[in-house]
Amino acid sequence: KTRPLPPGPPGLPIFGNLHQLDLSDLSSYLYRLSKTYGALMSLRLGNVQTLVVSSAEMAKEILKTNDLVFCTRPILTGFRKLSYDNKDIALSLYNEYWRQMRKICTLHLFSMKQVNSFRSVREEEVFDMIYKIKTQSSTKQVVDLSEAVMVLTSNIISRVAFGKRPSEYKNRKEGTRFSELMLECQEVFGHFYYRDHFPLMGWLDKLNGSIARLEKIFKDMDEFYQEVIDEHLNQSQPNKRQDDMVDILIKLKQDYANDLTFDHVKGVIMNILLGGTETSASTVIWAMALLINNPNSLMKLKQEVRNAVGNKGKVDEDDLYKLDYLKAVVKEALRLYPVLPLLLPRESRERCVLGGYEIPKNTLVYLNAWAVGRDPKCWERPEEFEPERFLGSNVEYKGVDFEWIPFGSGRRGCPGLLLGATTVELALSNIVYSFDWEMPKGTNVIDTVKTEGTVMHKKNALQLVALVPDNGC
Ligand code: HEM
Repeated sequence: KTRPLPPGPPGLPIFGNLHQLDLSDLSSYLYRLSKTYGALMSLRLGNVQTLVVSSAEMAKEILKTNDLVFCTRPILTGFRKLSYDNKDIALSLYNEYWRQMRKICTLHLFSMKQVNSFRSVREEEVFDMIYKIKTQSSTKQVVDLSEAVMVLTSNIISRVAFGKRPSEYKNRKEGTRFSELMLECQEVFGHFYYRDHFPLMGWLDKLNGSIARLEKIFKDMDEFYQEVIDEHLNQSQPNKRQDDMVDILIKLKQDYANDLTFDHVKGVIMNILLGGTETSASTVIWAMALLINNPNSLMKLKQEVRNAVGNKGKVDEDDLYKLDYLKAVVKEALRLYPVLPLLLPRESRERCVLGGYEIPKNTLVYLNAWAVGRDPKCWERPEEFEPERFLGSNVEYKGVDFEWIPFGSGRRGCPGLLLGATTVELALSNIVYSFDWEMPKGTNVIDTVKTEGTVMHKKNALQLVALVPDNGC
């Protein structure tokens, strides 16, 4: 005898609730809907039974108590194609390959030792960004911080992954192609394919050009990865100081010759590029936007960083452990603006019962981090930006606190969080240390309009005036 499904809005025959979804602002829309239907909410997206989870208590049920039930990913058209038939880590199904690959990559790519080995890359790139902003600030120009930070994280990830900046490719076109490809990939990931929800209507994806576009982007990405791999195999990078991630992946492929193909290597490169670039950039930008709108918090952070660093001229990674308020600001920004607001989708591997409701096998599961970060049972004044709430609290990046899940948790939690969090803290602390920031003339408040894709960006670029402080920091 089965139990009822979790409650949810009534839908139409065939379409279910698909026609009701506001895809332009999905996480907020689902959050509002959860206030009517509860923390476990059922939707039917065409043929696909879907569960939306919106509270810390229920997130814990999924990510801890029943992690083994919910630790696989759904097979979706865009995901599958761009991950070489799920031969990556992030979109791979839960199986022996994923377990081995995740273990190997955690050890060789994402461990603390590995992240520390790229410290000089992060510091050089952050200092370079600050230097460029200083040149602009001497002319009192408005700085496009969104662009500066996006270039920063692309440079860091590109150097960590391939050993050089996107703009250093022999063919000048490669530099621009890199960021264009990232954007196109993001769009294709979030795209709606009919075949994922109505198996008999896949022909519509061909008719409306979605499949041709997906194939084209896949081909472009594949050529790009192949060039990078060939270059590494031919060792044609002069003055290389250390192994980058592609070198490490190629060595791993040689060690595991029978199990790993170049498609696996390309799948993991895709994860590093997409997982590492926009997430960190977007976190820095949301944090800065919130700080500018909350001048007291900005002042506190500025004082903390400048007192700790003095007249050294820059914040380096040895300084970060002293900066508690900085960490609190980053956590508070990620609580209010988790850059992957619905994490990455999961699927139930077997039937289970949650909160007295039936969750059938193969249910598509969205964990709404946007809603969990606003769960009134866990957060007082949830809509307010108050970094102080994290001072002295036990909430850690590792994701064992289910009221704060911007990096996910459990078996599928983000393995790149150390690299991501260090990049964000280093960038933000230097931005605040090196300049006094003001809104451009005529602006009273920074808007917080967001884009909705897999990664949630600030829609309008963050434009600010940077002033070099009197004390000459
Ligand atoms: C501020 C920075 C970052 C944020 C907020 C973030 C967030 C996330 C989230 C929410 C997930 C899904 C977790 C889940 O399903 O439970 C994830 C997965 C993942 N992230 Fe990150 N991430 C960041 C940085 C990075 C970096 C720098 C890398 C690598 C260079 C990375 C690589 C990955 C990978 C490979 C996965 C898939 C894990 C799996 O399915 O086993 N992330 N990340």
